[in-house]
Parts: sequence; C-alpha cells; structure tokens
Amino acid sequence: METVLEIKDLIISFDGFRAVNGVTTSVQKGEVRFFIGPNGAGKTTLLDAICGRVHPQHGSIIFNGDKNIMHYPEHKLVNIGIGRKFQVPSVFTSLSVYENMEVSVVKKRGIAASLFSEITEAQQEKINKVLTLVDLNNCAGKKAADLSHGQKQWLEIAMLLVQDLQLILLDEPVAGMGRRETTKTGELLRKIAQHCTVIVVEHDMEFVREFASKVTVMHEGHILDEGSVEQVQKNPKVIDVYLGRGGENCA
Ligand SMILES: Nc1ncnc2c1ncn2[C@@H]1O[C@H](COP(=O)(O)OP(=O)(O)OP(=O)(O)O)[C@@H](O)[C@H]1O
Repeated sequence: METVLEIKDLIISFDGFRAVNGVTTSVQKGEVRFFIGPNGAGKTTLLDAICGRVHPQHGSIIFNGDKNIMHYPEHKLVNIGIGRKFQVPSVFTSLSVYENMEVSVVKKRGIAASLFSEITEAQQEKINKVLTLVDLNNCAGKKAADLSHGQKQWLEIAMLLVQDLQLILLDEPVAGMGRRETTKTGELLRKIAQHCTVIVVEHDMEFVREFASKVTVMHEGHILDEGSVEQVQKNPKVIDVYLGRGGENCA
C-alpha cells in the first residue's frame, strides 16, 4: 500500500500547553480516515498542522514520501496536492456554482491570475465532471447563495477536487446536515477516495460508523487507539473517554 501521509512524533504547543503530544500515524492512499475524540483532544490542531496553519515544535509530517510539509507555507500546499475545507462553507455566494468552480480551477496560478485568465476546454470538462460527481451539474447556473446548506458543502468539496488534489482535509463536513444529506456526503467521500485520500475530523458517530475505512481516536493530544470502527469502539478506554459519554454529543 502507498503511504500518502507519514506523521512522526508530532508535538504542537500553545504557550507551553501541548495540544498535540507525540502523535505518530500514517495514512494510506485511498483511505477515508476519520479522526474522532472528545472536545479539546487535538484533532483540529493536527489538521491545522497538516495544512501548514500551525507549526509543530517537534516531529515531522511527510507527504508523498519526500515532501516535508513543514517546509511549505500554507498557501503553497495546494500546489503539492493538499487542500482543506473548513466547517463553515466559504464559497463566493454572489457567484454562480460554475463561476465558483472557475475561480478554483485556476487557483494554483494565484488569485490575480485566476481573475483574468480564460478557462480552457480541458478545464471546462474537468469542472463539468466534478459537478456531476457532487450532483450539482443541474445547479451550475444557480447563485451559490441560493444553494441548500448541504449543496454549499458539496460545492466547496468540488472546488477542492477540481484542483487535482491528492489529499483533502475536511473539518466536520456533515455538521448541520440532515440524515439524507449526511448519507449523500458519505457516499460522495467514498467516490472521492477512489482518486484522492480523505481525512475527516468528525463527531457524528453514525456517520463515522458507516463511512470510515479507518479511525484514529485522539484524547488529550495523543492517539488513544487506531483501527477499524468495530475495533476501536470495543476499546474500554475509548468507551470511557468518548463513546460512553455520548460521542457525538461531545460536539
Ligand atoms: N491557537 C491556540 N491557542 C491556544 N490554545 C489552543 C489553540 N488552538 C487550540 N488550542 C487548545 O488546544 C487544545 C486542542 O484543541 P483542538 O481544537 O485541536 O481540539 P479538537 O479535538 O479539535 O476539539 P473540538 O472537537 O472541540 O473541535 C484545546 O485545549 C484548545 O483550547
């Protein structure tokens, strides 16, 4: 199996407090990996480190075998194939779905270039393919402001996919969604994983149970357990610090 991300002995401190305290894990190509755990476990901080937002004091994060993430500024990580979606959708609400995709498809050249450049035929094809994948092809002309909450989330995922990423990081992608939209999002993640590895931070355990290929349980900055959902949910320590306390209700 091909390793996409190799995290070794990572320590991230804020004013002496270790939010991430010696995390070691690796993520394989094609995984939908979920990071779960109670509030304050360090999940978001870990995601922040993988996308270059925070700088660890110790350890390493290696992408695709030889790229040390710590050597890249946050805005350059998209160029090596890593993209992040935050919990609140950040689509351009005054633009149409298609225009949002146009802005993203040329983003690698920088915002100024993307505003003034023509979209090639190949890029148009790519946009249409991704919009079909996320089931927004019938809404291409619709203003993003008029999309449902779920559709805005899928548009933002589509805006990442069109940039040819190899790893996408999603922060609570189903927060605020109903069950139908949640299931649709899970099915979408499965499809995405066929060409792009996915890391998800999530509290919705029903969603995790159904769609995780592997789960990493974090607690107080370190990894408590890692494996299949079936495996980790039997671990008494995991039950004690998270699942037994309601899991998703810790959000
Ligand atoms: N910029 C910061 N400055 C100081 N402390 C921080 C900072 N960012 C995070 N922390 C602290 O680090 C710890 C881990 O936070 P983090 O947001 O990573 O947890 P989490 O597992 O994502 O929690 P949640 O599920 O609530 O989002 C918390 O105690 C938090 O208060």
